[in-house]
Amino acid sequence: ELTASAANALVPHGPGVVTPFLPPSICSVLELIEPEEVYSGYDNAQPDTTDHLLSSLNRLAGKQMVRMVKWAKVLPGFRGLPIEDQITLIQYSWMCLSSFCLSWRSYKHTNGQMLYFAPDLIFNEERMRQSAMYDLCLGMRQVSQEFVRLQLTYDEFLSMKVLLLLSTVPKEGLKNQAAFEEMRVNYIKELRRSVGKATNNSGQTWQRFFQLTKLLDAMHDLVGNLLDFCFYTFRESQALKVEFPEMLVEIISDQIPKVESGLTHTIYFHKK
Ligand SMILES: Cc1noc(COc2cccc(F)c2F)c1-c1ccc(CNS(=O)(=O)C2(C)CC2)cc1
Repeated sequence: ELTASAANALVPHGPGVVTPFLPPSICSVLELIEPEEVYSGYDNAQPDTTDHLLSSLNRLAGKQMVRMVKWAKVLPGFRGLPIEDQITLIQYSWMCLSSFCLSWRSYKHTNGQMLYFAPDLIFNEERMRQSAMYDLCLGMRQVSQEFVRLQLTYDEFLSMKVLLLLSTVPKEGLKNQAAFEEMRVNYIKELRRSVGKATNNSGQTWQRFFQLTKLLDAMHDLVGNLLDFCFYTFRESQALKVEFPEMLVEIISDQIPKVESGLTHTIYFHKK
């Protein structure tokens, strides 16, 4: 029994047959808006010195940030937030998002063996050591290997990534906290749907949902250490001869005082 409104959503499709017009699913929109992979432009002719590797990572991060902002602006629900909240959420979560995408690329392209920063910038053990970030790289590789163990699906990855964008907020709250919370709940439901698809809605669904939310919580601990390293490198960039592109300088110099004065709050799924 179709209601009047549903009836007019029916699009006549050939003689006598009507096919209901359904809006695109959230996960199909997430797949559509996912940015293309970016090249770092790494100069392999130059020696793998620490400053050359880190400056190349920064140039790559700057390119990724341009695409990340474009992605957020077309992300369902995000544009409905006040512009100040949009800027805050991207500023607080950019390292987390960047790292999560790195884990996905490393999982997809190297089965979690190496860190696939870009098609032309892949870190093996040697480069991890050379980068002065060996432990951080190992931590990122562990996340990537967890994706392998779980055989994370693309739809699970995409909804988890949105949840990371919505996981670090100002302690005093956002301008429109209610709109933020509604968006976050919708993407938790989206993750639940993706997990249901991955487990054929078997009894494993809740166990897998538990595992994936544990993985999201673990990202924050690793990213905290990455940010410490980032802030240190940023402050010493002259002495260390590590270049930062304008896009990163803007974000990092705005983010440092807020993080270091404890104004940010990370939302965890599970108690410590
Ligand atoms: C690009 C890119 N693809 O993933 C990531 C994040 O993940 C990691 C980045 C480095 C080591 C790791 F082990 C990571 F997991 C980036 C990225 C690169 C540079 C910066 C800012 N520069 S920085 O100061 O933090 C630094 C790292 C150059 C020293 C921020 C993100």
